[in-house]
Amino acid sequence: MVMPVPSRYNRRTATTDDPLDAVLRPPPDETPEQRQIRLAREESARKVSAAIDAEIKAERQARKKKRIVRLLLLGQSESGKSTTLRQFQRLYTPTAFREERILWRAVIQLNIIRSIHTILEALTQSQPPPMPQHHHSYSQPLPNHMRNLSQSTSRSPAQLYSQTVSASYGPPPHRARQPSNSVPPVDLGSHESDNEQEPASDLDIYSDPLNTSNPSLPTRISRPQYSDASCSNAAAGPSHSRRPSYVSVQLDALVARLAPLRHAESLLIAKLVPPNEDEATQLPSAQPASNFQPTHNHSNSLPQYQSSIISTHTDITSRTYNTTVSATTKQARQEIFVRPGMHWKGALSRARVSYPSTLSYSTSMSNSSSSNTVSNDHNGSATSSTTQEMTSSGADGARSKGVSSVARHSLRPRPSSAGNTGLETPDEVQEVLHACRADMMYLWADEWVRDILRRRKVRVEEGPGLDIVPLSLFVFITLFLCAACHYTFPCAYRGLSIYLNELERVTALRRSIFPSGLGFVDDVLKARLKTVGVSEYKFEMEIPAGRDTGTEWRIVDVGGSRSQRPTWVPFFDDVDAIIFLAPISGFDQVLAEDRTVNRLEDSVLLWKAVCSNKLLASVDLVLFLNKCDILEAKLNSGVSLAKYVRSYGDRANDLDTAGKYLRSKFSAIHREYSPSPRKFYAFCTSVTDTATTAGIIASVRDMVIRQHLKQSKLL
Ligand SMILES: Nc1nc2c(ncn2[C@@H]2O[C@H](COP(=O)(O)OP(=O)(O)OP(=O)(O)O)[C@@H](O)[C@H]2O)c(=O)[nH]1
Ligand SMILES: [Mg+2]
Repeated sequence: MVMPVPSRYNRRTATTDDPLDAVLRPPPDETPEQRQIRLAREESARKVSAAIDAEIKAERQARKKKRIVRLLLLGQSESGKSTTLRQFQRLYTPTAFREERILWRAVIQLNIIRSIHTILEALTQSQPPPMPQHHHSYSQPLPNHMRNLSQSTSRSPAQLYSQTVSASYGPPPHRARQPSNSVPPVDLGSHESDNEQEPASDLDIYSDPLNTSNPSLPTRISRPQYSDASCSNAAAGPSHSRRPSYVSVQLDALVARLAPLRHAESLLIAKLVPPNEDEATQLPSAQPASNFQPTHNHSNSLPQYQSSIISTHTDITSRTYNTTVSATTKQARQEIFVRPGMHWKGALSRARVSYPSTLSYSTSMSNSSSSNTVSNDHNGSATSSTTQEMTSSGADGARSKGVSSVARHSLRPRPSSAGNTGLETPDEVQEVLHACRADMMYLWADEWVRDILRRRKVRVEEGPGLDIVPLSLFVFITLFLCAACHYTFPCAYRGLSIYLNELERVTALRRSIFPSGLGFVDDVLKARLKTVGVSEYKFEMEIPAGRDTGTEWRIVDVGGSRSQRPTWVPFFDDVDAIIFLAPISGFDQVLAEDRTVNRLEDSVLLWKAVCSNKLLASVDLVLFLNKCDILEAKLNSGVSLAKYVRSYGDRANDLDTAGKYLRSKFSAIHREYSPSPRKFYAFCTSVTDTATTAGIIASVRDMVIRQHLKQSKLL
């Protein structure tokens, strides 16, 4: 007879209610054979556990030796996280940045095509847009802001942009109370402010000031009457009053002529999106509006979605790095998005051209900007050990793998890329863009089109990745019209030749579309590719940077839309600093994924969640109050911040005052919500601006590395 083997578990039965014990406890009637098997299993589990411990320890030691600095980019969608990452790449790994140019060209082409489609969709929607309070004359061949430009030769790009935005927003609005479908206002709370003048309680909510409710809505988009004769004058001077616009007359023909853009779009999607990528049809849709209503109280209770950021727990070992580039095709206005990883890299490598090493080398001899790259590649020198590692394993595995990946990359010759050599050939998409350029130009310049966009509240200027289009395009358009129609804008664009050059490059048929230089950098920074998933970018600085030498940087870029936010939590572990981006220009905008939520309000709530998160209690926070250039343009064009942020009161409606005010608010939230005191830095940024961002990023880098060294007790 087999006697049950007593075990410690049996002994503990009576004394403990520990649920873990209950799970681990052997059955009371365990046989010696079963016991043996169990013990063997436990032994093997112990070994695995010890191996994991050893691996973690080894990694910690390696990390100490290697000095790995981790930076996490957080913020809502379109806040500028990926753009900030690109700025880091541009500044510290220029070779890798240059290598990706050919891929970015496709993204930029896609951005342009989608902006045109956005406009066409607005024009051809079945529902009529509300009539504006101010009817613009359809006879104007050029938008007002373009005519205004002709009066000045010395305006900054920001001013010009302001005019573009201004044209989009119309005149400083006549205020009306808010309808249910308008932009919700922002509640910045009554946090103790830096500013002593700040009222303690400021919870008032304003209605949507942009809504100009007009009782007499038309049932159709009314196209003006026209005759063929009048069309030919569409691009003539402003003296022709009440004449139909070129596009309103030609819309059907124009749409037909622009049809090849659809084909070009599908070519680009095929290039960027891997085959069998079904995610295209699975992009998390916007949550129903009822899921989240912004709260306006000031308790510590956070809205539901926000709480999920803090409470969602994912085992650190189960972090996943997504590995595909995806496109949305179901909804015309959905965004193309990127899942960083193999396919993104794959698309890059598909775009690469193989050249014999001698050719690469000779190219390097004649091109000083790429000589370092090529010689580094061929020598396998570690000085350029830059790579974008988007791993597809668990986090710890990814970390340990990452170190070796970097080492591997530093030894492996990097293939010459077309983007680097300037030898890329014109592509089919470029030919389509080139063929359609005049029609695209007419479309964008047309006042009737502007009017409909305004009425439909389609703000193309603010659309993702689109601000490269309007400015460049309208400059080009104007010059085109100057030449074609003898409509003179004498010197208005002298100072903007860079934009003209960019547009020529973007739509021209040339062998090298992105020559090295400022234009390429600006284009890439302004391109828009939504992030879905999480990517970790690992690099060592190509450019020696004092204390940084030998430090491996890991910057984690996350998708910022609400459905993506639960994926952030696993990355809160082991991070040196967080850059939180709050796009403060969004005070009069709503989230794409939930049109009941004001973007600024969402940023404030997210910021509270990040500040109060216990996992991040000891992590230094860097706040980028971003998109200040757009904020400035909006304020200058007459959009009132106080109309959306009641607590702003009667302060001056300018960038300086608004920036200081918002900064003090965010800073007060940080103080109030942080579990314990910590370092906090705030900057007003426009991360697409290379000049100002370079200085800010250098400060952040110094600050992060100093803090890292302090924590590692090396300073
Ligand atoms: N004018 C201007 N545009 C900006 C600024 N920062 C970012 N953008 C643009 O805004 C768009 C969105 O920026 P991204 O960096 O893709 O935003 P993101 O936070 O990564 O967004 P997700 O990937 O959706 O989370 C891009 O087209 C950028 O060029 C800024 O400071 N000024
Ligand atoms: Mg992104």
